[in-house]
Parts: sequence; C-alpha cells; structure tokens
Amino acid sequence: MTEVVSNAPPLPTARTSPFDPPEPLKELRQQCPISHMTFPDGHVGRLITNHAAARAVLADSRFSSRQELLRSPISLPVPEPRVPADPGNFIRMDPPEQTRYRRLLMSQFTARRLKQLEPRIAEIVDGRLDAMAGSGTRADLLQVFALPIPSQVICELLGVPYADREQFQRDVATLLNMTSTVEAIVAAHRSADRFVEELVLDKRAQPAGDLLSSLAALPELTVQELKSMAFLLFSAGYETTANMLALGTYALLTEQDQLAALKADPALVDGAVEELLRYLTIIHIGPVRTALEDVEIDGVTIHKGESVTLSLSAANRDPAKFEEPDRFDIKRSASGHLAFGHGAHQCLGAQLARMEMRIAYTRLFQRFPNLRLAVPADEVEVAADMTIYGVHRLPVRWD
Ligand code: HEM
Repeated sequence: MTEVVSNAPPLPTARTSPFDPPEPLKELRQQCPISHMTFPDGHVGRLITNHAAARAVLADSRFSSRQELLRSPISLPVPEPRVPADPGNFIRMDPPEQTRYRRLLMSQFTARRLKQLEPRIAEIVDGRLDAMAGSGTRADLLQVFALPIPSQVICELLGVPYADREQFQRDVATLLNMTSTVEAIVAAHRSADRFVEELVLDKRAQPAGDLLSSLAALPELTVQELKSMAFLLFSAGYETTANMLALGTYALLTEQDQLAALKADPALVDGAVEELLRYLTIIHIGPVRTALEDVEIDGVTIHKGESVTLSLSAANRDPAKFEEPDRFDIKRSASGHLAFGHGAHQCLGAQLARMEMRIAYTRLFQRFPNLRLAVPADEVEVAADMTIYGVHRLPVRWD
C-alpha cells in the first residue's frame, strides 16, 4: 500500500458488522501496520494496527501519555478543558509522576477488598434480574441490567450514594460522545468537577469504610489530586463494564453455539469473558501516545513529537497473534489480548471488571435460559459514535 501522508485518512470508526472492527483497519494491518492518520484537529500522526507493534509502544517509556504533549485528543477537535491547578488524571501522566498515584490506588484496590465485594456484586446482579422478572417479558438489557450493575458496584466501592450519581453519569456520557459540542463538553466538565469536589470534601469531613474515604484520609493527597482520582475511577469504572455486559450479551445471543456451550458448562465462563474482551475490544478509539524521541519500530521511524494511536481492536484480531482471529470461540486461549491495555497504564480495574462480567453473564443465563433478542440481530443499534464501543439499546425477551 502506498501511503499519501498529506492526505492521511482519519481513524475509521464505521462498522459493517457489529462485532468486527471497522473494515479498513484489517487492510491497514495487513499492508501498512504503522500508517499515517489525520487526527480530529487536522494534524497527521501514526496509527498502529498490529499486535506486536501496539504492545511494543505500550511497553516503551519513549512513548509518553502526558497530557501537555498531546496535540489533540483522539475523539475531539479541541483540547479538553482543564481546571487551573488540576494535576490532571494519572492516565495522562508518565512514570514516575504517574507511579505515585497508581501505587496509592493499588494499595486500596486490594484482592481482599475485591473478594469482599464478590457476594455484594451477586446481590446487585440478582436485584436487577428480579427487577427484569417483575417487569414483564421484554426489556432493554442496557438500561435494566448492563448499566445499573457496574454503576451500583462502583458507587458502593467509592462510597457514592447511588441516587446522587445520575447527573455525573449524564456528564460522563456527554464527554464520551464524539458528537458532543464544545459548549456541551465544557458544561459537562464543570458539572462533573462540582460533583467530585463535593464528594471528596464530604469524604474528608466524614470518612466511611469506602475506597474514596481511605484515599481522602491520606494527608499527602491534596483535594485537587483526590478530585482527579475520584473522577478517573468513577468515569472509568462503569461505562466500560456496562458496554462489555451489553455487547457481550448481544454477541452470545447471536452466536448460539457458543452460548449453548456456556450454558452446558458454566465453568467456561472465565474463558468466555477473556474471549469476549478480545473479540469485542470496546476501547476502539485510542489510547494515544506521543514519541519523546525518534523510535524505530519494525523498520519504521516514528519521529519525536509524533502522536501515535493504537487500535486495540485491530491488534486483538491480528492473525500473527491469534489463530483465526475473527472467529468467536469461548474455548480458545485469548490470553495476551490488549483489551485492558498493557504496560505502565494497564487497566487498574481489570480484575473488578472480570469479576462483574463473570457473575453477571452466569446469573443472567441461569435465570433466563430462554433469553433472546427481541429484534432481528442486524437491527440492534451499535454505538460507533462513542469513544467506548457498545450498543445504544439491546431489546431482549424471555417469554
Ligand atoms: C471491561 C471493562 C474495562 C476495560 C475494557 C478497560 C480498559 C482500559 C484500558 C485500555 C486502559 C489503558 C488506557 C491507556 O493505556 O491509556 C485502562 C486504564 C484504566 N482503567 Fe480500565 N477498563 C475497564 C474497566 C475499568 C474499571 C471497572 C475501572 C475502575 C474501577 C477501571 C479503571 C482504570 C484506571 C484507573 C485506568 C488508568 C490506569 C493508569 O493510567 O495507570 N477500568 N482501562
């Protein structure tokens, strides 16, 4: 493929099939896995579509996540609004600055705390299943099941009253929508900022047993730092898992033989969760890095200052890494997938997300063995316009 740099295309996002990455990414991976792309603000950077190079960039400290170096966000034509004196989220920092926040959080995000949460997650899931059963024989699974479960879990983990979360979640939805106007984004930022400020001040004044109270008790963290951490955790902690729950259920309901295998042997669920993460790769836009110096990868020089986007979706369908990558197979080993990223910024909530998915899929199909789509499979509206891929609605029935 001959590349025309000045006329580089934008990141392809339109889907021809609900579960497969945009078609042009496949061709790029085959013919030009480190290509040029035009970012939303018009500057030209790099797009990586194969597994080995994507993993290499994520593991390489010569590629920075720093907010100040980012020429433009991948999903917006303008820089994200920043609050003065805000240190920013550590997802947009490099080690060692980032390490300090990440360590503090990891010390709170213990295996013990997660284990304690497990029976509570089962209760939350059962509560949603009861609500579904009580409401008739049809529902939008996104609204009744997939969204409320991770939402309630993250609220309990962080100690946010469930009723208080609605406006914040509406703000996050605006921030994640690639079609939001600049005015709407600025307003959503302000409103979300007010929410986390009140939350953090409340935790400092009246600590309870939740994770945010434990963080707020650490004198080394300023209120602004606490706000940034709370914002990151609260926003990263539910949309992602919610989209995996809804899109994953859609995939299972469409691939009947895979669902039948899972129902026949529920012990397959851990493998099914990994395969769903690989196959669906809901973070379909970004992550983005900036080269701190000239770096050669696979014979291609990425120049100092260039923006680099990694297509995790394309990387997770790379035939050099996964045999028959476009086949959904819950019995395969999907290990090594990049759905949670890799390296210094690898997802901190991965174990929590896996646990939620394992419990939710298992109990959903046990309670409603007859669950099926309430519309033809090709009429389910997918959310290609969001930075986190998923569905806008998932009409299901169980009569
Ligand atoms: C299926 C669900 C999820 C997926 C697919 C996912 C995916 C990701 C990815 C790809 C990254 C790396 C971004 C980068 O390299 O720039 C990331 C980072 C992160 N995720 Fe997740 N995530 C999920 C659930 C969660 C949950 C439930 C939480 C919190 C409770 C969470 C918290 C975080 C945090 C704090 C980071 C930043 C880590 C750092 O910068 O050091 N995620 N996630």
